[in-house]
Amino acid sequence: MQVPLIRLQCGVNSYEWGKKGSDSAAARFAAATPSDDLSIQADKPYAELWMGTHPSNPSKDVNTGRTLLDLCSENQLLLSQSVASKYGAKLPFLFKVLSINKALSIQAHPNKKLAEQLHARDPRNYPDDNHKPEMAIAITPFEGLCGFRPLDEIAHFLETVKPLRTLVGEEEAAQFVQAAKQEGGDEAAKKKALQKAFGGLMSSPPEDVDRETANLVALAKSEGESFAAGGVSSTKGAVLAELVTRLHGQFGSDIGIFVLFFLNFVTLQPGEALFLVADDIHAYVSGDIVECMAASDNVVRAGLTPKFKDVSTLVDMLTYNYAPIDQQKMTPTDYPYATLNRAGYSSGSSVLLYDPPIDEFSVVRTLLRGDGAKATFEPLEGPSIIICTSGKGTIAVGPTKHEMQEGYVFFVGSTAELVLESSGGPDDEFITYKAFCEI
Ligand SMILES: NNC(=O)[C@@H](O)[C@H](O)[C@H](O)COP(=O)(O)O
Ligand SMILES: [Zn+2]
Repeated sequence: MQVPLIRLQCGVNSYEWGKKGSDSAAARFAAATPSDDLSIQADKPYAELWMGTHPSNPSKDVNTGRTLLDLCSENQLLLSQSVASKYGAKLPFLFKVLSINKALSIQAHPNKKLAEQLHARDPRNYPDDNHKPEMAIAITPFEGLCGFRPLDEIAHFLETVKPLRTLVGEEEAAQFVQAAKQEGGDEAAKKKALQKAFGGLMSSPPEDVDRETANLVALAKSEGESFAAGGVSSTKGAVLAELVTRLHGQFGSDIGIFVLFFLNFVTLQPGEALFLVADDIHAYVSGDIVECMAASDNVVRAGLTPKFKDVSTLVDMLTYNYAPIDQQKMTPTDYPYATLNRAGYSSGSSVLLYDPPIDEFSVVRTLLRGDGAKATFEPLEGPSIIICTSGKGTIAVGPTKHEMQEGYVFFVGSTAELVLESSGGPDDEFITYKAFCEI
């Protein structure tokens, strides 16, 4: 049976935080595939390119216009029997490109049990019953807030940033600082103290948030690098002062600005990645990323957004894990099931695997440098979606071969032996990201 290689037309969502017009990689990538319902408008934000079968924005076969969801429903072998029997006739993952101009919401994604409850209770705001663990890989330099800081850092900010302490409450702040500074101590009690302090912040009355935001911004502007007593080793005062003024410029008075002091501020260079389990709090701030997640669109939001906020659900659902950011970053490894040809080896090409601790997906990033560099992949017992984010080359499955350029997206059915080859100049880089599920 001919294993299909299907070129996809993918939809792009225009959330407010997206980069505008062709500045947005999501818009450029969507526009790379001709379609009569997309013309990029210069002043419109384009946030997310969706690649997959999620019904909120299903990708289509460019030749027939049929959705990938329909094609997989009709022929489950595209997914492989094992994937289809575990996840049903759809892709277990949703693959995206995000192009971030303004901060995303302070958010977390529910675990499976909570997702079922939220979807049953409020299907409009929680469109499916699935969990949404997610991984982000930086295409350009990326900034994000991700997971709670080590407790001593939060204690430092509660002691040195008066507007923050005022919103949390003097008594609650003092209790937290005492719990945080206890050597060793009961982990559960520390998480409870963190939840109490964070919950106190998030339940601040709007008039207090307005007043203390003005005080915070004034301090950030006047104190500069000595802001927050110079900050902490992971986030210096000057960086915090700039972030406070930037987020205030983007959202005005917003409780989300104060969440900066509770969450790790992380920067990723291209190719670096982070992984978030369900119920981990985060907010992406800037940059272009490839993102892969379990197939869900459930987002619980609590700040930095004009969208529906569900603060009490967020405060109740969080894991209150806290750790230095390096524990959230992912380190890719050489992908063992692909072979580079001589041209690929000699030009320093690479095939890297990003393999998070969940079953729904992994991602392979292939960088082929110079003309004729080639990577041959062993057949997978499962489906893949592959996008080219820069350069040009070809993609082949058996006798079927297509050219690939920036923004081209293909679905690769199960048991395909895939070959990628660069067709650029000696210094050109043909970069693709492939999300896949194999059981
Ligand atoms: N962390 N990234 C994600 O979860 C994306 O896949 C979501 O689609 C975005 O968070 C949605 O962001 P807003 O709700 O518009 O603020
Ligand atoms: Zn998220």
